[in-house]
Amino acid sequence: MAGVYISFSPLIFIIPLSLLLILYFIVRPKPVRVPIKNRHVFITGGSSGIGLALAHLCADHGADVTLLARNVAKLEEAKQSIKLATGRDVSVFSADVREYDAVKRVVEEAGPIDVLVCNHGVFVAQEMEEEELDEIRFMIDVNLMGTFHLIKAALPGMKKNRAGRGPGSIAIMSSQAGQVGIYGYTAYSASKFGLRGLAESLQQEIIADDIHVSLIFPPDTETPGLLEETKRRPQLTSIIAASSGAMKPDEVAKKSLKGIQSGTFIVPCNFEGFLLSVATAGLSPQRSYLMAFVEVMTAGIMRLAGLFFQWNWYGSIQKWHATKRTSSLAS
Ligand SMILES: NC(=O)C1=CN([C@@H]2O[C@H](COP(=O)(O)OP(=O)(O)OC[C@H]3O[C@@H](n4cnc5c(N)ncnc54)[C@H](OP(=O)(O)O)[C@@H]3O)[C@@H](O)[C@H]2O)C=CC1
Ligand SMILES: CCCCCCCCCCCCCCCC(=O)[C@@H](N)CO
Repeated sequence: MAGVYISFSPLIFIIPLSLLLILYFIVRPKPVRVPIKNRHVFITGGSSGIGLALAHLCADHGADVTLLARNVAKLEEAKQSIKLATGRDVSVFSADVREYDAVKRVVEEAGPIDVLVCNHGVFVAQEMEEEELDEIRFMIDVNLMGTFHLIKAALPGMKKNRAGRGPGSIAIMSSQAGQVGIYGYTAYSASKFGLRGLAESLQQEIIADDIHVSLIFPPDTETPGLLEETKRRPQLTSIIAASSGAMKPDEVAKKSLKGIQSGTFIVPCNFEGFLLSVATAGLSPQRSYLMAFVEVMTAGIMRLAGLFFQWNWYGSIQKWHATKRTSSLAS
């Protein structure tokens, strides 16, 4: 028996090491660094929450920041708070991402973009049966179509702007609800899952232009938007979302910027998000051979962990319906 162990033991090292070596050569796209200092960073939804935190951070890193949102007063407030905190002037533009012509005008006026952050987003959590079609359409229009409008308007300028200026980036704010469907998020999840299809395809189309796509997946984040959402979101949505805790906008902004700078395609924001990203890696591009190694080595166990999460969530749903039934019997 001892002989068997001795003759097989080198395999324990040889197999993973050769896997690492293979992955080192095959991961695509190749690693990249996207600079931020002195570059034009254009952030939609930059007047509130995660976008505002990211705008502060980018200005702090010496970027020329432009913000786009609808409400002029909130934009002005954001401009002043960034000037006060960093001493830098930011340009602000009011437009609705649902209106392509308006978006195009702003993008032309703002000048060529190096880093485009599509962060604007709206979210109302509601069971599909209770939700009006108009509200469903609203989320798809703003979150998904709005992002198409923005990229379509900005891409020609971004491509032209590359020569001699180094790599560019298109970052898209998804959500952990864009990696796994969650009770109450049929419309929102559909819009965010849609962004993943957009991003995976787009990366193949623009890699030759030296533009790199990052998809960011935050958990619940303490923003004005979340405060509004929680006023009416179903209890089960909150229970299931709580599996991933909550973050501060500043923390999400830091993770986002790191992801953008390293050209990372899938950008998780917390530990649960890291697990979720490995469990839902699918066929997404991976630049890091170490992350690719983790994905390959842990695929089976991550599926198991995911099944445990589903077991727990379906347990909560069952319990919730049971208590609803007993309380309606009692009344
Ligand atoms: N907070 C959270 O729990 C999480 C948020 N996210 C995502 O992060 C992003 C930002 O969220 P958060 O910071 O919470 O949101 P907030 O509601 O705090 O801010 C949203 C921003 O988007 C702008 N915006 C909304 N609709 C439009 C529109 N039609 N045209 C142009 N701008 C628009 C808003 O400005 P104005 O209203 O003036 O237009 C505001 O600047 C969203 O994409 C969201 O889905 C992802 C995971 C968790
Ligand atoms: C191996 C598997 C690990 C799994 C961990 C899973 C945890 C998933 C929790 C999903 C939370 C979704 C929050 C959406 C927040 C959001 O977008 C809204 N607040 C609207 O802004």
